[in-house]
Amino acid sequence: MPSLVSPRLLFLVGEIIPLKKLSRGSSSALSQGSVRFFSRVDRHKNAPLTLANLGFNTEFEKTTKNKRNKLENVKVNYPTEAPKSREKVAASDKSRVVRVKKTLEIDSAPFAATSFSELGLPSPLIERLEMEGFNVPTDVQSAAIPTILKNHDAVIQSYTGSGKTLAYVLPILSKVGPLKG
Ligand SMILES: Nc1ncnc2c1ncn2[C@@H]1O[C@H](COP(=O)(O)OP(=O)(O)OP(=O)(O)O)[C@@H](O)[C@H]1O
Repeated sequence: MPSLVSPRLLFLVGEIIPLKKLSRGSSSALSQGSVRFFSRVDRHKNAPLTLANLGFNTEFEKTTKNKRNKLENVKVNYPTEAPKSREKVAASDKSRVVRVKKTLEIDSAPFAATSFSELGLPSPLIERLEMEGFNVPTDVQSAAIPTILKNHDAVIQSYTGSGKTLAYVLPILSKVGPLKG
């Protein structure tokens, strides 16, 4: 038997040629596992040729069971208190809380103010508006002006002719120019 023959081929002829009759080189090429493999085949001679009967499955199951047992024995200690680092994050996250409060202020903005003075505009600007005949703000102005005056970003969307221009210009004029407060 040539020594370069593969272990699988040796298995096929193993029932005919006993191991001791193999050349020295061939038998030394067999690992310990291969020898055990032959002995298992002898034990289950009448059994069907399955991986389990050849011993592979049994070893696999043992390994799996061991692993499962190890996992079952692991005690998981769930933390009962939040880690201190998380507390720090919560403490440093005050800006988010403030933002939420501001959002609530937006929600409570008047949508039907009866005068521009209700919106927090400076009095020089209100006087000039009244001089021009603008006494009552429109709905979009009532909602947008106080929001922008609180330094929120705003996207103004309303139908044409609803007064969007003054809605964003008046807060600007309350900060810059001769009519600012
Ligand atoms: N509070 C107000 N009271 C009376 N008139 C107003 C008031 N606000 C705006 N107007 C007048 O209503 C008209 C329409 O206003 P404005 O052009 O700002 O509307 P708009 O929503 O910007 O329209 P568009 O979508 O066409 O730009 C203008 O003539 C403006 O002077």
